[in-house]
Amino acid sequence: MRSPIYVAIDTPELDRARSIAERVRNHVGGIKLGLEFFSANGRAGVREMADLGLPIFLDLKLHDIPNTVGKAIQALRPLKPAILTVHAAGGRAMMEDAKAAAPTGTKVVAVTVLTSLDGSDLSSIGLAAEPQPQVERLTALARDAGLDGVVCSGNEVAAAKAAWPDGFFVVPGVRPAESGHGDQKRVMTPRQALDNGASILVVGRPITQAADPDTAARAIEATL
Ligand SMILES: O=c1ccn([C@@H]2O[C@H](COP(=O)(O)O)[C@@H](O)[C@H]2O)c(=O)[nH]1
Repeated sequence: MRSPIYVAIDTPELDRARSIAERVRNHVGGIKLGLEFFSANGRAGVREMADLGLPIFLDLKLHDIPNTVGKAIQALRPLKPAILTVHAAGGRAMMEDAKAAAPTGTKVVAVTVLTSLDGSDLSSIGLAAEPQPQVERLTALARDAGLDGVVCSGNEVAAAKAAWPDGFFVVPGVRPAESGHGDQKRVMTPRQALDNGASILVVGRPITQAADPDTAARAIEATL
């Protein structure tokens, strides 16, 4: 069975991205490429990474008016990513247009509340301090808009899954017990996140910044 770990390769350097992916490929189920990689390397860079043979999760977190997001996804169609992200806060019409524009077979998932935000961050942008009700509200909106799933932290994934049993749940903010949190504020261990209902786990720096990414990925896989 394919590993549930998607390694977040956040670097602008194509050679470094390829080297990390080659080192960890036997211990991960896919590669997540985000804004940092895409801004530097564009569609051609994504194609080069896809040539390694692992599923590609294109984490661009699109958030704009429905027409703009739909057209942006049309431009990404030739890449046929396995997973693509938009922000649920863009609203139902935006998510509907995103799904309609995506290729068949691409899972479109909506970011609910970024894992880098805690209660005080949410208050500072005018939201209630408790993340879970916001995650549940946006999960219901994404489900009703016809998306495939959502992104949330391991703290909220059980509640999100209860509301959407056949949804696809992407959990970042994953940290092995001994790892630093960096800018992540709502974190969970890989094992606990899976037990809570994650469909896939996104793990970046604990693997990519390790002295030996291969060993780090293997150690995380061994805990699952
Ligand atoms: O809520 C979210 C949504 C996306 N991310 C992305 O996941 C990785 C996490 O990297 P780490 O190095 O393991 O912290 C990163 O690419 C984010 O853009 C997220 O962290 N939280």
